Amino acid sequence: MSVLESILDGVRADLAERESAVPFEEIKRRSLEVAPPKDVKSAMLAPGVGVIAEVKRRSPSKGELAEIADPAELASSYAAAGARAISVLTERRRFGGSLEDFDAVRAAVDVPLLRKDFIVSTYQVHEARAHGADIVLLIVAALDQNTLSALLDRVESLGMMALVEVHTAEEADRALEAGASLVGINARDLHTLEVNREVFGRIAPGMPADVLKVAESGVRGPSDLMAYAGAGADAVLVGEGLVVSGDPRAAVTQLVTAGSHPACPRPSR
Ligand SMILES: O=C(O)c1ccccc1NCC(=O)[C@H](O)[C@H](O)COP(=O)(O)O
Repeated sequence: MSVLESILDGVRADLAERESAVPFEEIKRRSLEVAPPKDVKSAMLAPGVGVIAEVKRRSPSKGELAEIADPAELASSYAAAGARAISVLTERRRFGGSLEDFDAVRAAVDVPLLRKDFIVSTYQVHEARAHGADIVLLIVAALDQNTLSALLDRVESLGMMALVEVHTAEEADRALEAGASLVGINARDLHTLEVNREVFGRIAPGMPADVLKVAESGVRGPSDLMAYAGAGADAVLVGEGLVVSGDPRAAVTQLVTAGSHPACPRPSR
């Protein structure tokens, strides 16, 4: 069984428990009653290369990354340093995340929030919105084409944006066919868990200029951001490099400064 399949098995088991505790109609009702989502597109179109900073406790590739006693405090430091959006991992078994972490971050910051999880059902999309998410991750490798299209439509019908994650050119085609306008190209191979930053540069140039492109994984400092920018990234999504840095606020500041520096390649839109 691949890492992805094993993660998805756990996600489905946890989801079944939540669905029996809070039925679909109730989560749907809650998702329609919260404050409307933030304007993610405008945030993403701000000048320079943006930073999406991630609250990441643990990972299948590295195990325990950092003791995050207060996710709200971490997220506040990301926002104060100029992060364009914040990603909160809510998957529990392999990443140590939770919707409680998400709620704490939502209460603390005003920037757009990404629910980073392994979304396989409409229930999770409504759940994300009910907790105040503005962006939802949809991983192409985890979804058949009909489900991908249906989930993307549902995300957009709730006023959110989907970050549609791809690892190959074929998956990028599927993302575009489904109508994605915000695509994450993830450098971490879901089978080997190895990071190869060159994957972004192989896939991004083949995508339309008006599709926003996020380089996911493997950013350890400003030079990685600059390299992704040179290959066409509108934003980078960074987790590990921030939480292990010892000074996440300074680490985000360095990336934001690099992304807005005149020497940083501009997104070509
Ligand atoms: O991080 C992992 O080990 C991982 C393993 C399997 C599936 C997904 C995984 N990570 C999710 C992510 O996409 C990253 O958290 C995100 O891109 C940030 O990456 P990094 O800056 O390298 O922590």
